[in-house]
Amino acid sequence: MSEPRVRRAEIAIEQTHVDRVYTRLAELRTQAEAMRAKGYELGHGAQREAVFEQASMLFERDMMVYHANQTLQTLDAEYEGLVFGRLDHASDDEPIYVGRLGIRDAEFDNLVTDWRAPAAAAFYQATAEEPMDVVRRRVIRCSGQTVLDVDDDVLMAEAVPENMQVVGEGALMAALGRSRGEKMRDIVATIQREQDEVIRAPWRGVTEITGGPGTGKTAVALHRAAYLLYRHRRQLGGAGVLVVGPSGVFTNYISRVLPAMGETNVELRALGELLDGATGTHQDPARLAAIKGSSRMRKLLARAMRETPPDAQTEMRIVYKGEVLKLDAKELEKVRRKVHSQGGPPNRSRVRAAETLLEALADKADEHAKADGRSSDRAELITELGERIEFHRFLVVWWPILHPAEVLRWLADEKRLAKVGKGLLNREEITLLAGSLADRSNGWSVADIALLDELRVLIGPQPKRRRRAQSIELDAAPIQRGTTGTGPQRPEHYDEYSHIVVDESQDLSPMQWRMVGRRGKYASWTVVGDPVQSSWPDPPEAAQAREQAFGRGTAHRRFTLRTNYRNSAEIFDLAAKVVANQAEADELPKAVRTTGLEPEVRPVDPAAWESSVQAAAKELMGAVEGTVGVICAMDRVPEVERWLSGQADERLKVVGSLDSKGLEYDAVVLVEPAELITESSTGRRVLYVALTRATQQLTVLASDPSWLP
Ligand SMILES: Nc1ncnc2c1ncn2[C@@H]1O[C@H](COP(=O)(O)OP(=O)(O)OP(=O)(O)O)[C@@H](O)[C@H]1O
Repeated sequence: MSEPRVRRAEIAIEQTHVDRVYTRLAELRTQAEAMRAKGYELGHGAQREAVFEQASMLFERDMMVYHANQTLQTLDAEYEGLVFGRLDHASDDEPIYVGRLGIRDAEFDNLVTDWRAPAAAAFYQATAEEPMDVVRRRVIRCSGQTVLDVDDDVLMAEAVPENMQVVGEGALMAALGRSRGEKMRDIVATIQREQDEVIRAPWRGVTEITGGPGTGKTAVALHRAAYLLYRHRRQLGGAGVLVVGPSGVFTNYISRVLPAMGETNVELRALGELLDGATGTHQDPARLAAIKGSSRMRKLLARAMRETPPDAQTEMRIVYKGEVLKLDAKELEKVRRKVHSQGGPPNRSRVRAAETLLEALADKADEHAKADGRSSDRAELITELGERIEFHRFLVVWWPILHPAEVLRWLADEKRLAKVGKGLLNREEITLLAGSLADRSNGWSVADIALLDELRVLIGPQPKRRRRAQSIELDAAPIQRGTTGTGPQRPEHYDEYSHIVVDESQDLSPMQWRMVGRRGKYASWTVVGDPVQSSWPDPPEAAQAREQAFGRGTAHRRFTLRTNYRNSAEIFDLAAKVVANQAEADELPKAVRTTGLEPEVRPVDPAAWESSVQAAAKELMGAVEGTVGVICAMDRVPEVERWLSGQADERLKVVGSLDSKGLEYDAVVLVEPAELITESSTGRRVLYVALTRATQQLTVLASDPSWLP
């Protein structure tokens, strides 16, 4: 038979199986609905014992179908189908079909094996050197319920039976060459062996995934989350899994991957969305972000919350038995220090503050009495003054219940900041930080969120009845929770996740590590990062905070991925040049796919930016089927958006350099690379990130050629 005919015949064979799977799925659905209806009926019936037995069966069946339904709902034409693989073994005539979930027929025989089950492992791990009894591995590509194509690897050439057909040459390359949509796709059908090893690594301790751009770190981390939940649901499912990404754009980009594998209750949160009640909406300029992220802020904030609130009176006067008792600013300060020195967060210390204040007033009365040769009754004074309304009026302002946002805003006062920042920040840093906190026009920045979270813990919980008020106080915007679906509702400030995935971890500041660490006191970790893409200026400081976040004595295992699956070799060559002096040779991955299309570097006349960007975007929109990203320095985003407003299209996105982390596009227009270098203290690395976002085509527009090494 000719190759196309063989292919058609093989596709038809697989279609038969896929049809069986969907028929069975429909059956399961119908049965479930019928059982559910019957369940209600039985539930109201009289035969209690029988009902109980039936009910537990119903529950199991319902759960199974519930999951199947959910998975089906999330599979749309953009995704590969439910069944995506087949293994033919040397020692067994029955093939195994691998898919997104396990399905059995009425006789309880396997129709599809879940990709995470041990029986499916060979699909990812078998090689020609170590075939694991697999003669032929087949990737089946479906759209919905229709088989589009098959693609085979022969792993035991000597064992291929006469009637076995082999077609295709490379499901991976086909997958990599396909155009990209708005959201990341799962890679279940083509996970590579080095990736599979990471996905299936033990769940305990810290699993670190490093590797250059496009090596699949994010994809692998998400598949690992799905795998761990499947294999260790008892240990990990209840307390939950949290995935932390650099930005909302990023968590949105990856939001479809887990649901496509049937996992709908993993919580996805951007660094700016980790704290309930406040959202970080923008990035600070690099210099400011470096100050806010530094671990020096920890001490500074601890000092800040111990200060006298700005609107508290500087003196206390109260009349007792015809005599004025007075505490001046210094004396009040002494009382405050005394309360703080006994430890405990301020929001839990108000009663103690009242007592200490009353003691100080009693001391005053003693002094007066002594001078007049009288005796005074301390207990009586304390009881009486403690009940006075004016005393309480003073107390609530002098020792208010603190809110994180309020304490942080106190530091907009440069004088106050200089006082608490003494020995921690220099003059210039103080001016910069105070200026940023004074400017309320922009809302919170991403770096502010870690400061608010730190303060939240330092000042202690709000008394219960004021909880609601706190959420409103932190931020008027609604809480955005990034679950991948209809997961369980967790309480506010939940901190008991059993597993935390941190993506783009190279950029977390020490303060952000503290914030993330707080949420996983008992967690195991998957930490993804590439030191070469780091935009954090003080790596050792961040490394220390990171180790503290993981907790002591945690086992570490580290994997490095070395193949770049995203960029064409032509594009990656250019990117690698930009960081050649800053990366060890083995830190740069190898790009496996060539397209024959060299990236284009186009000089631009500074007077003609607008038309140049418009033209380049238009060309690339015509050249690729999928998405086109226009990447520029953070400051330039509004301007570039304006230039492209006439070309509005779902496929065309303008994105700032720092926000482009983790994203990818079919084609990229990079605007003025020299600006990406100067906008941050680790500029070349930021440029490297931007240059490695495109899968097929890249056009660099530059009026300043200094970026090219
Ligand atoms: N085994 C695979 N099969 C198909 N596609 C893959 C495979 N591995 C990775 N990819 C694709 O390569 C691209 C890059 O993957 P991913 O974004 O996970 O890389 P990354 O290492 O996190 O990159 P970066 O550090 O640049 O953010 C994605 O489109 C992903 O789907």
